[in-house]
Amino acid sequence: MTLTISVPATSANLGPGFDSVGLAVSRFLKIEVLNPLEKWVIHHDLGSDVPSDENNLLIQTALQVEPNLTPHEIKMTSDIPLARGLGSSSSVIVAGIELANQLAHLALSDAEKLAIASEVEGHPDNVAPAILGGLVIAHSAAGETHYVAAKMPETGLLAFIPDYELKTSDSRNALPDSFDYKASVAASSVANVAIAALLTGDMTLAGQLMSQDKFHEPYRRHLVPEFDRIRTIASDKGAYVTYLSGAGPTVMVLATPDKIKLIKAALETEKLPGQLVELSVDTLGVKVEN
Ligand SMILES: Nc1ncnc2c1ncn2[C@@H]1O[C@H](COP(=O)(O)OP(=O)(O)OP(=O)(O)O)[C@@H](O)[C@H]1O
Ligand SMILES: N[C@@H](CCO)C(=O)O
Repeated sequence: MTLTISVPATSANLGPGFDSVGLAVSRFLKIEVLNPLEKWVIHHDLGSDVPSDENNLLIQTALQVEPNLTPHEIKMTSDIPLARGLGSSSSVIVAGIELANQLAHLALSDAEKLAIASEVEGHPDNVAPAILGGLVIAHSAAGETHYVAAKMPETGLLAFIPDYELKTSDSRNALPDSFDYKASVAASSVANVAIAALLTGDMTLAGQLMSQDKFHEPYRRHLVPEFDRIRTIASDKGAYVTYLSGAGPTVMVLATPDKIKLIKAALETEKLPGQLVELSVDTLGVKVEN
């Protein structure tokens, strides 16, 4: 049987959990490892900007883990849109680590995969749920990584995925270089209660605090002109929260499944430039079939 690796999309930050909190969701990158070849060849339909040889981030990452891998022909498919705030780069980084793990029989633990992935991506919030599934709170600094993998409380998810891209690097350029001491204490107290509420299953309280992010949304919302309108409509219909997914531009709404239907119907009448997609939580993370 063909070696197949699948990795979920991820929605990072969840409001104030900037760079440390993420949720795995139901879109997937899949790679099928075909024949050994002289050189790496990646067959994909993700556009001419995505390399089809060893320069692809998949192979770059795999070779960083194990430089002596035998090149293969690989088929890559993905319904995770690129540069939209749904963890496309993390999905391919996690797939690359798993590719090296499988081809070189490294038997990496989840913690080892997370340490490598955080190093490559620069922060653990997308790569952690991509590896582990579900909701993950993670910290990574100076080569040390700590995480808590948790069950996301019951909620429906509605993503507005704009037609336009927003590269993480550009969205990070909108953030301030420094943050006042008192402001950081206030911002982290919001984050602390939001995470505690998520971990105790209180979506109503979690939503209230997730809506009060002070770390990134105030600096980025102007990059996503649809954000305020979506938040107003979703809030009027009783959503728990509307937040900027990862670095944006995807806007995520969390609400009970019946309210998600109402919110989706209301947003459809707005004719916003993008897709409205109902998602669910992925609880498995990276999967390997052999
Ligand atoms: N399947 C893939 N193969 C190779 N490179 C990819 C693939 N998917 C994404 N990338 C690379 O990652 C870039 C997008 O990464 P970026 O961090 O800007 O956005 P994102 O990961 O989709 O969003 P976010 O990090 O906010 O959730 C693409 O422009 C491309 O260079
Ligand atoms: N935490 C990251 C996620 C995107 O990589 C950010 O918001 O920039």
